[in-house]
Amino acid sequence: QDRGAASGVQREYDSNGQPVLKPIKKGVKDFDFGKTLGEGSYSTVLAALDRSTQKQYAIKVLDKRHIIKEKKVKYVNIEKETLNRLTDHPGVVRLYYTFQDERSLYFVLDLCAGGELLSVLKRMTTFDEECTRFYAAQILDTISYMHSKGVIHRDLKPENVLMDDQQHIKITDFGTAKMLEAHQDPSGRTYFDSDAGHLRDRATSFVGTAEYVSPELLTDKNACKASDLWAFGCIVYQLLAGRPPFKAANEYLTFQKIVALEYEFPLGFPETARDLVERLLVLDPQQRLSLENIKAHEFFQGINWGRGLWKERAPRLKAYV
Ligand SMILES: C[C@@H](Nc1nc2c(c3cc(-c4cn[nH]c4)ccc13)C(=O)N=C/C2=C\CC1CC1)C(C)(C)C
Repeated sequence: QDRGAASGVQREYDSNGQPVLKPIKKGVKDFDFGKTLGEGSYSTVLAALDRSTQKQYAIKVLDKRHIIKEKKVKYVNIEKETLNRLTDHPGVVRLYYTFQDERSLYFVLDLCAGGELLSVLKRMTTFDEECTRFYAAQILDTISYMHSKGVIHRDLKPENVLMDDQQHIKITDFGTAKMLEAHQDPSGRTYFDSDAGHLRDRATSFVGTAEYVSPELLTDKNACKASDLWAFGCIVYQLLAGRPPFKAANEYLTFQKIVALEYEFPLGFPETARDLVERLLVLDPQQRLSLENIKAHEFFQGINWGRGLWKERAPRLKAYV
């Protein structure tokens, strides 16, 4: 079935054998809805079965009235556009169809039966080095793909990293992503405006989730690709330590810790991981390790980057004791 646009098209043949693309228009009636998987701020994600193909999906349902009332239409469009731009990587949740009825919008997406990485981490309390290396590598490989498509996630955190039934990860929740405008130079090379630099986000009201927000987002309200790498550093720390590096009684105190770079490593935190985190949790985004430097860091020794990483069996989940 030709994937085509997210709404989905399928190839058929007319009477004299000419291929004809017939748009599939799925609707609510094509699915059996199951349990609620997660609640977003403006949406509910439900498990669903496509009756005709017997395939399992996750369907994100958004209440139109609520979205309009809360002025979130922009975020819904950003999420749809971003998901339509990030279609060919195993680490990104796939959007198959969208449709609506009088009350709701529906996004038909990959079902990630392993749930949120945060829930898995809470059950384990910590991940050992091998698990941390594997999951951090998959997350980084996916960040690398997103950035290559000019997308900055801006709200990376363990809740937005899902596990599929192979215990591989899929990143989700792109409602707050930033899409850089792509330009082609005469040689045809694609580059994005404000690639490494900053981009002024009109809706500067948006800030990510306190524990993972980068200092530049707090001080001069700018997010850049390096902001995702700051969040990545927080996630690596949290997988091994069982808690995020910056956590205080409330958001304001957490922000204070971030801009003061006030955090410490628990006893026994592995050395190479510590070195990596210290080079990521750097206040100046320009001084932070670049994506390529992270991939070359000793902590990721033995990781083969690229599609091979996604064919490997996930290590059995073990706690770091
Ligand atoms: C982070 C997100 N939680 C979740 N979002 C998605 C799930 C998902 C699945 C479980 C789960 C599965 N089995 N047990 C739990 C638990 C939470 C989930 C899924 O399967 N497929 C697509 C999803 C999201 C895609 C959409 C953003 C584009 C929030 C809390 C925002 C609803």
